[in-house]
This record gives sequence, structure tokens and C-alpha cells, in this order.
Amino acid sequence: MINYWLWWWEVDNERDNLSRNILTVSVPIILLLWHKLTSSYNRNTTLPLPPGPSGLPVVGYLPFLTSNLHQRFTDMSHRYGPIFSLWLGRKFHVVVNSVDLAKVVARDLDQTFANRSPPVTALTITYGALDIAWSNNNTHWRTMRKLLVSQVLSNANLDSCQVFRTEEVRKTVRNVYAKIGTKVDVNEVAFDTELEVVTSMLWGRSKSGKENDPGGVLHGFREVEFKIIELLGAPNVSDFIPMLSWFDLQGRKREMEKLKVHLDRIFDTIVEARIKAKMEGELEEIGRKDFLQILLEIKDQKDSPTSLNMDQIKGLLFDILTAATDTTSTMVEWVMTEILHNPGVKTKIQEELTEVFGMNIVEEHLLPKLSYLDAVVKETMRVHPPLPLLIQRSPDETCNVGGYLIPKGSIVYINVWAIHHDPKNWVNPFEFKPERFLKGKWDYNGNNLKFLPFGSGRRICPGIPLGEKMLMYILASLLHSFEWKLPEDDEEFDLSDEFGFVTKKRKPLVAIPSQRLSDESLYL
Ligand code: HEM
Repeated sequence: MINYWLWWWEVDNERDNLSRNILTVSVPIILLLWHKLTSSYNRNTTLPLPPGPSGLPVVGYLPFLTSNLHQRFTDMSHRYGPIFSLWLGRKFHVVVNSVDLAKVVARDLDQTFANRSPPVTALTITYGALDIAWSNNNTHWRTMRKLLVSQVLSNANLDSCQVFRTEEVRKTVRNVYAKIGTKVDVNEVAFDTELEVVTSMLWGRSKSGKENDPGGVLHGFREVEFKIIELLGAPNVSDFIPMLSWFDLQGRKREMEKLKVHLDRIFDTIVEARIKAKMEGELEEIGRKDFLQILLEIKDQKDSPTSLNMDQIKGLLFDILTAATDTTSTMVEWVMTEILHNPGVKTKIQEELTEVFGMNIVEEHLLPKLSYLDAVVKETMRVHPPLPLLIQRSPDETCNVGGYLIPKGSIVYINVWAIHHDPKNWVNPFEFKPERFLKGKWDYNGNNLKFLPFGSGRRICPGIPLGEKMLMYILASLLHSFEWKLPEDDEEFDLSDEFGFVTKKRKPLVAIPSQRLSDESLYL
């Protein structure tokens, strides 16, 4: 054989020369590919799964999970290490708890981990993951995300919608003024303001005075949304043991279906009102086409590659409404709670507000001057990240994270709460200290993985520019226009949270406002 091989190399004619050249080039390539394939196969098959607790047959670790999942997972990371795994029913879950490993999932292998694996309740309310948040990483997701970012959240559109923000925040100040001396639910105030702003941006208002809530369909929306968020975060046997999903043992799917009927009614009413207004020539735009109009026009372009159907439009509107309102109101409530809990912080904020606005009302264009309030908001996001496990990711192929095998289709959580409370990342992490955000450059873009309240990588929250603006505007206005105190009958100050898809304050913050600015006309 060897002789034959040597002979072949020695023979010299044109055909053999060509074959030899092809062989010389292709053999190393084939060997290299073979090595890559086998070594990656070997790596994947010989790697261990991440460590973790052994559970019971069939149900796995389900019976041992307590309600505050983010804190339970953080405790488990102290025992099993920065990455651990657990079986919940038939589903393999992985929890990543360190900056280094979050970087592998959200950055280095971002593309691999860009799918979602939605629970049954999410599939039900999003018309089968036709929204952005629960959709897998596919063309539909890219199209929807691009539409949202370019048409709603672009700088140009945010600038042209400033009038809505100003109008709604002033209305909120008027409403709170009317309740001076009485108990005010801070979350409700922030939720209503954000809902008005977002609905104005989505389906606008005609100059003819028609409201952005035709027929009052949005009445009670906050309660409906809270129920939806609660169901999204509630453990469901149907997710963990899919062969039982048909029975819907806990009735979660049925409950979500009822809420979807409610949502459908809202969207159908709004779309019908829009079509009628257009037909009657009533649409007097405020110098811009609103998002609903853009979506309906895309829907009518049947042959376009980006054409949308009605369920996709509803899925998208649902995402924007819920993603914007619940997170923003939850954060306003947490910031106000921390401020009331830390009188020194409150004094510094008030001094800054007085320096920037004098005894006048808050103007949006001056908000970037509020560097201390900005640090307070960031510190609150660190201590109380509203989505402490982000939204679950799922790899589309088996891969290696930190030397462990993560099988294709596993459910992977990045434990932001653990990262934000890890003494390796933050000195005295349980102390509320806004000053830490005054040093160095901190933003919400997920580049520094020590701080990722909006996530990181291609699945990062696209709503950061609007979320940040609204948080600062609402907080600055509530704090500059009013003094706040807790009701006297309030027992001990409560800072505990309750895990959910959006993790909220366990006991809603109720506080009593009083007038802070001397000029009464500023409240009218
Ligand atoms: C204080 C305000 C907000 C906070 C704290 C927040 C936080 C988050 C977080 C943590 C995620 C998950 C990221 C991940 O899985 O890695 C997310 C996703 C998302 N957020 Fe926000 N958000 C806020 C406001 C908004 C606003 C105003 C909008 C839209 C107008 C929005 C739209 C979305 C959407 C569509 C997603 C899904 C993105 C995807 O899966 O590709 N959010 N948000």
C-alpha cells in the first residue's frame, strides 16, 4: 500500500498531477473538518450536565421549589455553583448565576440561545407566540422587532410624541393634586400615566377630541393585565409534564383564554373605531401616522413579504401595552418606596430638583440634568430588577456553557437577581447606595453584565429609550410637585417582593401627597 502511494507521488503525468493537487488541498480540509466534527461531538458527549439537586421520579424538583424563585435559585447557586440544573417534571432547566456565564449565554452564544420555549399561558395570550417577547428567533420575530424599533421607539418618533408625555404627566399631577391629604396607590398613578402615553403613541388621538379609548374598552385594563402577568409567572403542570397538558389540571389555560376574550374585545373595538374614522374622513393626524395605521396598511399589502395578519397585529399591540405599563409602574413604585425608606436620599433628590427646575413644573428636556435621580433609579433597578430571571431562553443546539453540556431545547434562566446581589460584583450588595452609579459610566444597554435589568444581547428589551424617559419624567414630577409620607396607620415599612413574571412589591405602596410648590396655578 505504502509502495503504491509512493509510486503515485513519483509518477509524473498531467492527470496525476491534477489529482495530486486536488488531494493535497482536500485531505487536510477533510481531516480538519473531521477533527472539528468529532472533537465537538466528543466534547458534547463527554461533558457533564451542570450539577444540581436530584428530584423525585416524574415530577423532578417541582415539589421542592418555594414561591420566591429568584431568591431560591440564588440560594441554590451558593450550594451548586454559578451554573446548576434541575428537572422540573419532564423539562430540563438550567440557571446561570454569574457574570462570566451570563456572558457566554447572552453574548458569546447569543444566537444559539435566542429561542424562548414559551409556557402554555404565554402561547394562549399571544395568539401562539405571534408577539415579540415569546416568539422564537425567526423572520417573524425580526420583522416585528424591527417595526417596533423603527416606527415606535425611534428618536424621531419619540420626539414627535413628546406632546403626549407632557400632556399625560401634567394630567397626572392634576389628578394627584385633587387627592392631596388622602391615600394614593403609587403604582396605579404610574400605570395610568404610562397606559395613556403608550396608547396615544400606538393609536393616537384625532384633533376632533376623540379619546384613545373608544367606548371605554380600556376601563379595568390594569386588573386584566395584572391577572395576565400573574398567570404568566404561575407554575403550570401542563408545562412541566406536557402529556398532561390536555387536561389543563390547574385550569390556567382556561383562565388565560377568558382574559384573551377580553383582550380581543379591546383590540377589535379599537381597530373598528379606526377603520370607521378613516372611512368617515375623521382622521386628523397630529403631523404623523400612528403605529396602528402603519400596521393596518402593512396588513392590506397582501403580497408584501412583511405582510401581517390581524392576530400578529394584536400580538404586537399586546406586547407593547403590557411590556411598557407593568414594568414602568412597578419601577416607579419601587423607587418611591426606596426614597421613602431612605430620608437622606429623598433630601438629595429634592435639592437636585429645586436646583434644576426652581419652583416651577418639571420640563422633559431638562431631565438629563438629574444625575442623582438617575443614580437612584439605577440603584433601584439593581436591588429590585423587575424581571429577575429575564425571559427564559432556549438553545437551538446542544452546546457547552462553562464546561457543562446544555442540551438543545433546555430552558435557561439568567439569574439577574443573583448577579445584582453578588458581593463579587457589588460592595455591600444589600445596601441601597445610589452613589455607586455616580462613579463611572453606567447605562441600561447590557454591555456591562454586572448590571442588566433590561437583559443583554439580541433579546434585550427594545423599549429602553421610552422606559427610561417615562420613569424619569413620572418620578421627577411626583417628587417635585409633592411631598410624600406614609399613612400613620401603616405598620412596619415593607420592602419584600413577590416573584412573578414581573416581580412586584408584595404590599402595594400607598402614600399621602401634600403640595410642595407654592404656586397653586402650577397644579391646574
Ligand atoms: C422600566 C421599563 C422596562 C423594563 C425594566 C423592561 C425590562 C425588560 C426585560 C428584562 C426584558 C427581557 C429581556 C431578556 O429576556 O433578555 C424585556 C423584554 C421586552 N420589552 Fe421591556 N422593559 C421596560 C419597558 C419596555 C417598553 C416601554 C417597551 C415597549 C414600548 C418594552 C418592550 C419589550 C419587548 C417587546 C420585549 C421582548 C424583546 C424580545 O424578546 O425580543 N419594554 N423588557
